[in-house]
Amino acid sequence: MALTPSTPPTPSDGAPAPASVSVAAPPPRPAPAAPPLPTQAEISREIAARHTAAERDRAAGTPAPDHPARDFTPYRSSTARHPRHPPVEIDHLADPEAVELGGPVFGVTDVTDLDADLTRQHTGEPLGERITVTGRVLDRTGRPVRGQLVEIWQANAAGRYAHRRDRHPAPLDPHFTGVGRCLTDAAGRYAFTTVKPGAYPWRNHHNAWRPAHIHFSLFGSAFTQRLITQMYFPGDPLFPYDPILASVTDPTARARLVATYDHELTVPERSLGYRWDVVLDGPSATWIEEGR
Ligand SMILES: O=C(O)c1ccc(O)c(O)c1
Repeated sequence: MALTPSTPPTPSDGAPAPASVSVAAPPPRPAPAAPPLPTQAEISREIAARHTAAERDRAAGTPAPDHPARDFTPYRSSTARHPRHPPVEIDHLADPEAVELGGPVFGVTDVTDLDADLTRQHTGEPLGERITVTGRVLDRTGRPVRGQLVEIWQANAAGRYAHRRDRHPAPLDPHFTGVGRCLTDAAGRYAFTTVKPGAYPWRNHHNAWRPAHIHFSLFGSAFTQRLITQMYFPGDPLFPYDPILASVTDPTARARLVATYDHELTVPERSLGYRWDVVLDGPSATWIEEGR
């Protein structure tokens, strides 16, 4: 009969042998409960307080500097996502490679007409309300900004982005990517054909929904000049609830982010027309969220 050792055998060098008994893994620890999301009422109270303070500063002639505050707490992630150090000055002469930051990185021949028609980028047509969005890119004196690369991205008509990180359980549209670009013409005009994006939920707070919007990027003439903003649709009932739009604390500047429905732009039997100008600078500037 084989002898069963009461202790595990030791290797010849005398070191203890690794335990041969398998030890049951401890039960997985439950994930810590996520803190409850703030309620809409809490977020709306914070927004109202920020708007009241901004109104007071405007009345006192000391308005906050241009563009949304980086720490607009009702837009919760805004507080964690911006640089905390002042920008680093780059001396172009001392660093020859830095000069590349000032050079254009695309050529006009890269952009084709198809890029501006988001309804024709696949074999079939996307679902949704077809729209034309057009307007001008202007400088602070109202002069057109020509040859400007304008890029857009947006959710589909059901409120879903064709992006792997979008988890909203609304249908993807196999005929819609939601990305477009064009160059402004001699009058500073851009134009896109697309479908009206749907509203979608995001987890900023309980029952948070973004109003329908299209993201815009204006490239400038160099990578370091890029400006990013969002265009909204008139009459959206979600405006009062949205902390991203509310981060623009001046109501007139907020209104400038909303396109105008224009029946002259509406194409019979085809698409509804919206007009939206982008002003790069000055007192009527379109507020931007990035690029400062
Ligand atoms: O910053 C964000 O988290 C965020 C979420 C949803 C949006 O529609 C958006 O434009 C930004």
